[in-house]
Amino acid sequence: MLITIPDLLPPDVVRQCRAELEAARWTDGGLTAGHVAAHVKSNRQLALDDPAGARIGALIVDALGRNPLFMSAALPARILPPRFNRYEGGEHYGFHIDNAIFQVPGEPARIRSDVSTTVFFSNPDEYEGGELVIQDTYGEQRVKLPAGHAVVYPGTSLHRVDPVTRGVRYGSFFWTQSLVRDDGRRALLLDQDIAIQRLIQSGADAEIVAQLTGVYHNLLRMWSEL
Ligand SMILES: O=C(O)CCC(=O)C(=O)O
Ligand SMILES: [Fe+2]
Repeated sequence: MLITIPDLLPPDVVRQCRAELEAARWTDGGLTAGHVAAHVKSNRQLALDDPAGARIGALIVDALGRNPLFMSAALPARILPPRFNRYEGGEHYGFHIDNAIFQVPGEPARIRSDVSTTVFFSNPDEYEGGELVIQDTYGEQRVKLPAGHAVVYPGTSLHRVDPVTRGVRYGSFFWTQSLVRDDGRRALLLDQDIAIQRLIQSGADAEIVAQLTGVYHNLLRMWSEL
């Protein structure tokens, strides 16, 4: 399931983050790629301990926690601290699948990358190319969103970033371990949650809403891992 989250960050926050990203120290992104991905990766990234990245990352994680669509779609158990990249002058990231397990920096814990997210920090008219192309069951989805918007997609999917041939594409990318590992089950739970919200808005009988809400929680109880 591929979900777009509009306005995750408001324009004033995006402007402040952009200024910090433009002034930050960027390093070769190939250095953090796995053996296979290193061959197809050409971009730049912030160091994992960069203070600007840590500040903006905390803003992102905070905004995710207050976003009902992200919470309902990703059902997060743990979010890896957000990372940051930039592409320009033909830089790109060829087709790959992300690592399944990531070490949480500075902690013994590891997370499973059930859900991938990109938050855009450049507007589409600022650069040419740079689409995030995600293969799903319906074919290729080409994603290029306004700054402050995010896309959430299954960690299991093959994806790439097309070459940026004009301007600069700034973004944040990170992984979430979900309470529900399987993307199909998460999609069913999201559908049911949205349907229940719509029933409530339409003034439906409270007993029916309670019954369906009970089904939601019982499915979550059956499928969740803590
Ligand atoms: O830049 C992006 O939107 C995605 C980056 C990516 O796929 C990765 O770093 O694994
Ligand atoms: Fe990736």
